[in-house]
Amino acid sequence: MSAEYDLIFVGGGFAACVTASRLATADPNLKILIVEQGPHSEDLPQVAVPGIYLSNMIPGSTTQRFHMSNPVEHLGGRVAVVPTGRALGGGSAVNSMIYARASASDFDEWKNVHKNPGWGAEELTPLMEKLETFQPAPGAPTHGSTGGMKGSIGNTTQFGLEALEVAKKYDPTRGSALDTNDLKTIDKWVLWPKWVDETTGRRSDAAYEFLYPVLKTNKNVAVSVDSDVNRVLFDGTRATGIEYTHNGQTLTAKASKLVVVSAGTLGSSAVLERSGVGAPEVLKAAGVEVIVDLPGVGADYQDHQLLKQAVYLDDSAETLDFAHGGDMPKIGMHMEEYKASGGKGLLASNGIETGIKYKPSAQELEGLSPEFQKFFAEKFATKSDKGLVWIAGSAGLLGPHDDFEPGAKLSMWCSMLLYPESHGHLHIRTKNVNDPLDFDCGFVRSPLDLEALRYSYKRTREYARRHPMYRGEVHQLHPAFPSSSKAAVALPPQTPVAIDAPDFTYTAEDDKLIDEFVGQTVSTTWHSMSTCAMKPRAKGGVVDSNLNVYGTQSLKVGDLSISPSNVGANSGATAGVIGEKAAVIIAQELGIQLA
Ligand SMILES: Cc1cc2nc3c(=O)[nH]c(=O)nc-3n(C[C@H](O)[C@H](O)[C@H](O)COP(=O)(O)OP(=O)(O)OC[C@H]3O[C@@H](n4cnc5c(N)ncnc54)[C@H](O)[C@@H]3O)c2cc1C
Repeated sequence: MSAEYDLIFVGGGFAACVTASRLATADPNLKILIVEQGPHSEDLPQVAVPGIYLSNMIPGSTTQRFHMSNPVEHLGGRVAVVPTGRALGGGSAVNSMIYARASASDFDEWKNVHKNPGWGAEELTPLMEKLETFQPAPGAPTHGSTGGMKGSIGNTTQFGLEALEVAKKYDPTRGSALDTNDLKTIDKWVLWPKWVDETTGRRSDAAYEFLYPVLKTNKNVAVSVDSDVNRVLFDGTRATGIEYTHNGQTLTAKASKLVVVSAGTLGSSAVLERSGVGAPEVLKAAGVEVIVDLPGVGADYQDHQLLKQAVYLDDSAETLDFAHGGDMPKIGMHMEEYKASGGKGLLASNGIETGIKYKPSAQELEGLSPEFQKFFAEKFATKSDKGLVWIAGSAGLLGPHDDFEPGAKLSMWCSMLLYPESHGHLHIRTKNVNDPLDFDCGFVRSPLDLEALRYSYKRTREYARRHPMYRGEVHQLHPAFPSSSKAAVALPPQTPVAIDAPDFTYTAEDDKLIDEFVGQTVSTTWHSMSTCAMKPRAKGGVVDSNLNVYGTQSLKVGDLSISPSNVGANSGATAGVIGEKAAVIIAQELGIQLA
């Protein structure tokens, strides 16, 4: 016999934890089931302790799922690996904790261009405030003072502080700001905030802050972890429940009011397709009966695309390399300090310290191609809150350390495209939940994206080598410039370059080598979105502005997959506000008053 609930959430990620907790708090009698593929997360050290977050990503990790793209021809046949959160809290429990908000114009596009009343910046700002407590300035304009998600700027290393000083000196026109999460400020360097509670040093994630407090007091909210949702069940086109697998058993659960698919961008469209909602040719090829012909499902896939470069730092630098490289004795030592100090020290940080949403000036654009300049003029020039790339410097290299001497001190500098032109798609190949997907990641398919990353590589390099702790470039994380090039990689030992030293100059051959480097290394920033886009059905939409899946009843999607267009920021905060908005919509439909 099926268990019966009012609401079922397919996936217990960032957005779902917020939505379910808001609804359960408003009406404790609601019977809610959350079915999550991964494990509980509350007591996992790799979730709670910020500095060891990369251990969620090591091979064999049970808290992330690793999605493989199709081989990408224009990346030399490379397969891109895109990890997603796989634990209660989803990405919020395992991500890099960078707290970044989209720009007002991003949401205004959702409202005006994609025809979604109620989804503009003006309407969403109160919900963004509700979501968070901005610990540096609680209640400052656009910021919250009582929300679950704690944003802080704490435990910054000397590397981070000095990176900010270098940026201000080298780039005085841009200068710095205290806060670029106010929905409008870009092109200013900041100490980048983190989703870390500065009072405890613990990661602030949506399961810990929103769902677990509810689970401890409300027996009407149930969670089934380690459970794969195979499909949504229908009576005609009305969703009535789900079929899922737990401990090898196939189970069903009924939802009398609503099924909310909240399995994240790489999960939700696949759940819909396995349930018979999608493009008929995709469903038929996978052996799934068509219930609703909805070709927009999985038709668009967007991410931000990331280019990393790295430098060596002085031995005295404090970095998270010991944690990223898995140096267990040092992790143990720092863990003692973290615990004894009540959550302070290096392990209370993600090490991602100083950054900027960067927008090239008119002068900087001069060296770029006419095609790029035209694209820039159309997409960016008139939008004062849209940057081209996010640049950030980290105290520590995020990635394997096998190539480095034990104890090496490193810094990773990254460039993340904020609004890439390159998109892909995501479809099922079979009915089975764990089978690989037909996943076209799209990375740098557009020459405009390649040019933007090439440009950003050059800019970023200039900041990195002026840092007082700089001691040379990591050759594996730079293009293979010949030693005769003026832009040749500066192998260690080096000393920092003077602030007013001339910038590198690059030949056409050097540019080609940068493009090759981009092709060999460009990667996900884990910001997948748009596979169930909220836009008109005729334009490839999957859900309407009340998150209803077109052609169905009692079925919504409530996660980042609904983003109809990209947002200029790391995506977690946007997933959180989607969770808040979903709660408002569902509460209204159920006649519940939200707190
Ligand atoms: C490694 C990593 C680093 C990141 N770093 C940052 C960062 O620093 N800052 C930032 O803002 N954003 C970051 N992000 C992105 C951010 O975490 C995501 O955008 C956000 O979590 C998306 O929220 P969501 O609710 O849409 O989906 P998710 O949080 O991904 O939740 C979806 C949940 O559904 C579950 N699920 C999927 N399929 C099924 C199924 N069939 N049955 C049952 N359950 C299922 C998954 O296990 C998952 O828990 C990062 C993400 C990752 C993976």
